[in-house]
Amino acid sequence: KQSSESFQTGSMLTSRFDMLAKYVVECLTKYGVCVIDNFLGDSKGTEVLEEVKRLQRKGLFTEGQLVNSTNSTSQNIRGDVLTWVDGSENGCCNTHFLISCMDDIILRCAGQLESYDIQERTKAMVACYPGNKTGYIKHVDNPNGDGRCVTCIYYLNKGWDVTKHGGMLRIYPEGQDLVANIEPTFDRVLYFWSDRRNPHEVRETIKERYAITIWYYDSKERRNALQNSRGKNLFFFRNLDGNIILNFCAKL
Ligand SMILES: COc1ccc2cc(-c3cnc(C(=O)NCC(=O)O)c(O)c3)ccc2c1
Ligand SMILES: [Mn+2]
Repeated sequence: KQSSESFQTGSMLTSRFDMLAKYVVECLTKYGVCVIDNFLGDSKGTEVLEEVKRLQRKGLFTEGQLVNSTNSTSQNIRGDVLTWVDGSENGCCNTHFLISCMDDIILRCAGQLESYDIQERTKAMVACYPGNKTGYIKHVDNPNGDGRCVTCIYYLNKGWDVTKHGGMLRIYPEGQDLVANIEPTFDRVLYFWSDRRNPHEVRETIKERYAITIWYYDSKERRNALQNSRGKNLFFFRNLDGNIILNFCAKL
């Protein structure tokens, strides 16, 4: 975990995002997972949280529900409600600022995250697990090469106590007998490889649990996925300098 002060290296002040990007490259390469705390600082982080709560009050969150239709019991696979923003919507300027910080760090990792060439991303998914004891069963974000290579989640939950509220994110890195328990605490950013290397679950939660997720695309894998997609549903995403491009959505 890296806190937020910038480093004095030699005579030159290393920009904070350069330092954070270096840390992301190091952790993702070594562990496939990376956690950064105090990402925006309390006041900015609180402004993002207030924006998210306003979106929710405006009723913009839709059911993220994936119900297990294979058997009769409507066992909930995923209990979150969500909305997609690109930050240009009015009243989302702090979310836009968060997204641009996440993009800035990924851009500074260019060419150092395995052989990925990251040019584009999804819009930001603003999700809330409503605290009705639902979570998200163990899953892989991108099991079938839909192009997504890095999952980036920003947590907004002040005073979160997993022993009382649940909602732990548990990652089971493939081929290792360790489990990464990530508490969804306020102003924390989590990066992890989106593919089968990182099966993960959201443990059931009994308190409202907010997170903003962006998935970054590897251009080659995404191009292949687009070529393989015949008439599948698309949804919008932006490339890193903000142009809206139609994009292939993984069949879920
Ligand atoms: C086609 O439309 C959609 C729309 C939204 C979708 C959202 C997810 C998703 C995936 N992972 C997580 C997760 O792992 N969260 C970890 C955490 O919150 O700590 C999560 O909350 C949500 C998957 C597929 C979707 C498809
Ligand atoms: Mn996931």
